[in-house]
Amino acid sequence: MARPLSPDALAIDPLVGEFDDRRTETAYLGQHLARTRTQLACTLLFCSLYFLGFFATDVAALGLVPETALLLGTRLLVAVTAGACAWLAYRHPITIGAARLAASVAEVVALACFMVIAVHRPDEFHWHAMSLAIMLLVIYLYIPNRLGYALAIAAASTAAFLLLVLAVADMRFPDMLTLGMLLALVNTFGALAARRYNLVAREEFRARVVLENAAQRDHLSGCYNRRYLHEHLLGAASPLLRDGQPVCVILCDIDHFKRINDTHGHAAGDAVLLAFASLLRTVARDGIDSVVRYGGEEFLVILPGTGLAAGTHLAEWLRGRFGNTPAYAGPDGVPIHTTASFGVASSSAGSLAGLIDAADKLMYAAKRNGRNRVESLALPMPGAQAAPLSRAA
Ligand SMILES: Nc1nc2c(ncn2[C@@H]2O[C@H](COP(=O)(O)OP(=O)(O)OP(=O)(O)O)[C@@H](O)[C@H]2O)c(=O)[nH]1
Repeated sequence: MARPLSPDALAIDPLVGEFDDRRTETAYLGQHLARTRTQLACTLLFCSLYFLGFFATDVAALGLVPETALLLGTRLLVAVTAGACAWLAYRHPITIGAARLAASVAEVVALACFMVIAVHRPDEFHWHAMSLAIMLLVIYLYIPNRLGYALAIAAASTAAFLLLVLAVADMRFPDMLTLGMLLALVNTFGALAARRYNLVAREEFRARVVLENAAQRDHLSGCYNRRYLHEHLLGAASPLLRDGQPVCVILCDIDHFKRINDTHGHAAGDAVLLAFASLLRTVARDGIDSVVRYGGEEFLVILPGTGLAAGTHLAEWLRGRFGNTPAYAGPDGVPIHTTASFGVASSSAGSLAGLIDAADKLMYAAKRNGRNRVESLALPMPGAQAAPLSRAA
């Protein structure tokens, strides 16, 4: 079960428009991977066809001479590289890193070949500058890649092109200056537009995560709510139980909680609730266990792959820790001592709903038997006898 993204990890780097948190960025990219693949494949395919199509201009400029064959070779190299990258992106399950590598390789090969062609057609650097400007816009806006990589590739190719202009082109200084300014302009607005696109897309993703969190989590404790339990967790446990793997459920309830509210006030009650929820969340394994606020002061811990002995041991540890650690309430930090009762049920068959029901009954048994207790029970496999295990505080 993948750990949902925390709203705390949703800060966006304003410079490049990517999430600061690597896990969040990977989740965002993973969610868009199918679209990225298609976009990359289509763009590379169009680019390779156009690059090849522009061979007509080589023939028109140079005629059919041996040099034209060399230019055809470079154009074919670009078409084959970009086509292969497009095919790889489209046909194979591709990772984010591989998609970026394919994009960068195609870009670098195309730009290098473009420079070779420019050198062999030295009288047309005005046109070459226009072609480069269009290629740079494609790199910034159409080929999905990290902004940092796109910027590095675009800046390096612009610098190489300007060196070629100085070395090869017979160009007046005002023309060179204009050309340089135009390429600087294209790079600036290309990078700004790519950054803006990144920001808009990630802000949309962030808004969705925040909304999902609000719908799935309890505002006070940060634990999952009942809706999440019913919509996700009940179903997620079914395959485990079907495969005969153990699932353990701990249902716990703070003892005499009403008294805390009545004696110290609701804000103090909230502080106790938060302390209890935080304790439960610290023991939950990342991406495996789930903590649900089941009722007012009642919480559910779901432990996939955990048997009764380990679950009971954990509940005992929680009981001892909570009973021995006061919660501090109010600005003066008034210590409030309290305890909790626990029902632990485990099974390798049946349903999670059945396990929760059993844990609920055990928790009420712990209340009846004096509170500050753990009661546990292994639910029988179909056709077997129940094996009760009762633990007293
Ligand atoms: N402060 C606060 N109190 C809550 C919240 N949700 C429920 N409660 C209170 O929790 C109390 C639950 O009381 P009871 O169900 O009588 O249980 P109890 O006093 O803990 O007694 P036992 O469970 O039998 O040990 C009620 O007074 C509710 O108002 C909450 O979010 N914050």
